[in-house]
Amino acid sequence: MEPRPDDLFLGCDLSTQQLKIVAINSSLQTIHEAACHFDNDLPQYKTTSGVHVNGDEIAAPVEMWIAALDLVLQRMKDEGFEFGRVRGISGAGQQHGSVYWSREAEGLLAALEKDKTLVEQLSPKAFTHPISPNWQDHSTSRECADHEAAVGSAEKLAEITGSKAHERFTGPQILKLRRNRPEVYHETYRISLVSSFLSSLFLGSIAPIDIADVCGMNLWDISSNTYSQRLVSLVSDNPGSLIQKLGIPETDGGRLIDYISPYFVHRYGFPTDCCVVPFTGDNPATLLSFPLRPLDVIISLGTSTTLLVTTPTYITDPGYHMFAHPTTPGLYMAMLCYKNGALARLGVRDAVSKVKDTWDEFTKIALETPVLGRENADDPAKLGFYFPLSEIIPAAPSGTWRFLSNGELEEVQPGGKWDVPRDDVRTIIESQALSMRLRSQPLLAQGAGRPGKIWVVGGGSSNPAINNIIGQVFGAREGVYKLLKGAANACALGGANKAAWGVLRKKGETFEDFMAARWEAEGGGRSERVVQGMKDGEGDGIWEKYGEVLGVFEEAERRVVASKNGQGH
Ligand SMILES: Nc1ncnc2c1ncn2[C@@H]1O[C@H](COP(=O)(O)OP(=O)(O)O)[C@@H](O)[C@H]1O
Ligand SMILES: O=C(CO)[C@@H](O)[C@H](O)COP(=O)(O)O
Repeated sequence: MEPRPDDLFLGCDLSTQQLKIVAINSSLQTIHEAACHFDNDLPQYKTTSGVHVNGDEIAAPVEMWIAALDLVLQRMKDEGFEFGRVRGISGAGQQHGSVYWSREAEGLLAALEKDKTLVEQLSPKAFTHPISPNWQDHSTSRECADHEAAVGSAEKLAEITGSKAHERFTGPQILKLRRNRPEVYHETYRISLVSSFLSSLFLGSIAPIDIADVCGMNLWDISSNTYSQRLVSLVSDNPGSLIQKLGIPETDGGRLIDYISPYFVHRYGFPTDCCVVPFTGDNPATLLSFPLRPLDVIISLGTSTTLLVTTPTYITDPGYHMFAHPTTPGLYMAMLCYKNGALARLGVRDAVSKVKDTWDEFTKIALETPVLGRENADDPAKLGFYFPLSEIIPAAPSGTWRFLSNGELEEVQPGGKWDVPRDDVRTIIESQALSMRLRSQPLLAQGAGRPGKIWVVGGGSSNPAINNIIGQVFGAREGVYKLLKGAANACALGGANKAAWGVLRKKGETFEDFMAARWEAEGGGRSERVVQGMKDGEGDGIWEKYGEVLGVFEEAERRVVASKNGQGH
């Protein structure tokens, strides 16, 4: 499309706790940010941290997300945001969640009237199921076993789909729905992921799933670029009908799918030629928030903690995930994902904070506490595991475990040798970082296990102690970096960059070339180094000190995993 000098691009992120929107100009500079926080702004849905928890079932009300979209756009309109300049929209959704559309949905989406809200016009008639299973759900262990059995093993499933079976993945979730609520499954006309659900609202018709997010289902055969017959046949006795419900994924991440629905033109003032570009998962979108180089690592400190690396090599392992890259054929995104990220840290913060809802005390203690809690060289190292929810990596039950180690491991109770909650502060950050270091080493083999730059994004990246400890544990050679603007909204920003690329790319221009040219044209000034780099032998040997406890950390993890009865204190 022909660029116009005042073009703007929107990136949306429908994540666990909020719907965020970032607007950028064609130099890829952020000019506006807006958000709707589900618990605070939409209390009528009675969510806690964006979800409803019912035992091991965790879900979000779909109607709340629709209400959030009108609310955040209205907020932007009230702030004077110039919707008339928006040429493209893309974005992201929390991965794996699914939305179940009824037969009436297409008709309702196509006929939206500007004077009524989306909720009034879509809910409940457009859906067969009022909730979307959330990525924190852990109710599908039977279906996971079935997925692995269908192809032979966890390794084989990882080889085909990029991941072993995971309880939050969409395939096991759909299989559970079909078994427990067959009438709902059969009445469902289409199934969207959270990302394609959000783009469907903007399009006014059901959008395709994108090529990266489809890999979070345990149904897509990445190498042959098609749904796996064995897996769709497991989930449905009519595999053709399941494929029809899911739709064929969009392989061109920059495609202009269609113009925005008239609802948004007439209600908010978008131009009629504003294009919708495929939305992707929040983690793949984060990859698109800045130009990455080989050996650069992104650590996303959202509700979940994830570690992301781009790689041209498709090597799978049940210990991590591989996804197709959201924009660039031939590249892949490798990922580690932890459930107990922000909410676990929040628990420790609340236990130590003197002033409610502040991070100051937590940050101060984390920075004052020595490496591994060792005041003196011969003190034992402190290692802790904090899993308010059962964890993905390692596959551990919920609970808290604390160990001391001077070579030998000793599990300790609170009190005495462990000052609870003070000693938990540095330990929880170190523990999360050590786990990521341990598992990312094969992905960073060319850097002898060490990253070049670490980019920190997500809500937790505004905490200097967390950034500092991550830099020390990983021994990042070039240091830890943050976006100067919008680090907390990196996935939305990645979506906005994707929209800009889709609309403005020259024939054959890759996302990487597009980003590099515009990023450098500004002469830097978009990011800052928040922790110095550590070349070999620098940093008082801290990286090496953390390396010395990796073995005993693994052993402690094994003990935690073996506590199958949810032992903890
Ligand atoms: N200064 C801070 N230090 C540590 N964590 C923080 C800080 N500020 C916000 N957070 C955490 O960030 C989380 C939200 O991050 P965000 O990236 O917006 O999550 P999501 O995208 O999953 O909704 C909150 O749960 C909060 O605990
Ligand atoms: O399950 C995963 C990735 O596999 C999570 O990373 C979700 O995608 C949710 O992300 P946030 O809301 O924490 O950003």
